[in-house]
Amino acid sequence: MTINQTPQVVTIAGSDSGGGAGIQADLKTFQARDVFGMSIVVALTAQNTLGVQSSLPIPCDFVAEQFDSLAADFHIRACKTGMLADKEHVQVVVQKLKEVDFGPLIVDPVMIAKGGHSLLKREAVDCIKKELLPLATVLTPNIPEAEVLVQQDIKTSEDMIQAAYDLQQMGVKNVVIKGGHSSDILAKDFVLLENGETFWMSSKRIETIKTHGTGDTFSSCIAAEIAKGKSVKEAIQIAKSFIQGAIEQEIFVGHGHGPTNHWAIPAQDILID
Ligand SMILES: Nc1ncnc2c1ncn2[C@@H]1O[C@H](COP(=O)(O)OP(=O)(O)OP(=O)(O)O)[C@@H](O)[C@H]1O
Ligand SMILES: Cc1ncc(COP(=O)(O)O)c(N)n1
Repeated sequence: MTINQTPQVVTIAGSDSGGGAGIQADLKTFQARDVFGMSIVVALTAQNTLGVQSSLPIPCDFVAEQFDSLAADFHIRACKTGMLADKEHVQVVVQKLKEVDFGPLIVDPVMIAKGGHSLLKREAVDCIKKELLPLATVLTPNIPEAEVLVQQDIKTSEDMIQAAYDLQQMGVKNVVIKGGHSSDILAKDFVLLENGETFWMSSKRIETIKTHGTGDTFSSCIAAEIAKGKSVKEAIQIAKSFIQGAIEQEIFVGHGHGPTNHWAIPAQDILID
């Protein structure tokens, strides 16, 4: 019996021992957005706000077992991927996503942590492009990730727009190019929807170094909202408001790139036009 079940969402990603990014940021976001969150752990990291000290991929068979456990019991309405470590892990995730029905997939193509540590081996990029992107309902690269995927420099707003079209050509339905890494005075993200509609989401760029896990938080909020029945467009707009509030209402944790505040905005308080 699946009717009237509480919205359930799963993140397929890496664990951040420091609690600000990865699986931990995703689960906190799911909680804040009133959905039941689950996790398929692809890799562990020993990490804090100062950086990633080391990482350890989970054996691929065990990643597959986690998919099987969840598929056997839960009615998952949306899922997201984050850190996928290497080609073998991308392949097992692709294979299992094709076997199970976890609803719309949000792909956050995590490659390098803010501190510079690689979270995806370079040889996995081709596999992500050819095998994972065609399964994605929404793709949310930041500018450096979009540059790697489209193999072009992204310096201007026009470059962001072009990259979104190039990524849609790779089989993704909806694309958000996040502008957190740009030098624009606004935090400006470009959105290209499946139906061809485009728009910019702009917000004040907050002067802070506490942006650890912003991308994870943004993409997991999109997954949560889609699981609750929001359209892709609404889900993306809510995620933008959510991450803005989470950065703005700062918390004081750690000595480096601190995490965002996942409980900044109560679930019912986000209104979009
Ligand atoms: N300083 C800031 N002020 C306001 N919004 C920001 C700021 N930095 C990032 N954002 C917003 O946060 C969201 C995530 O963007 P960002 O480019 O930081 O993702 P990311 O690099 O993938 O994050 P991470 O790798 O830390 O998970 C976007 O909506 C972006 O506009
Ligand atoms: C397990 C994991 N997943 C994702 C990120 C990206 O977050 P950031 O770019 O803020 O370091 C991370 N640092 N760790």
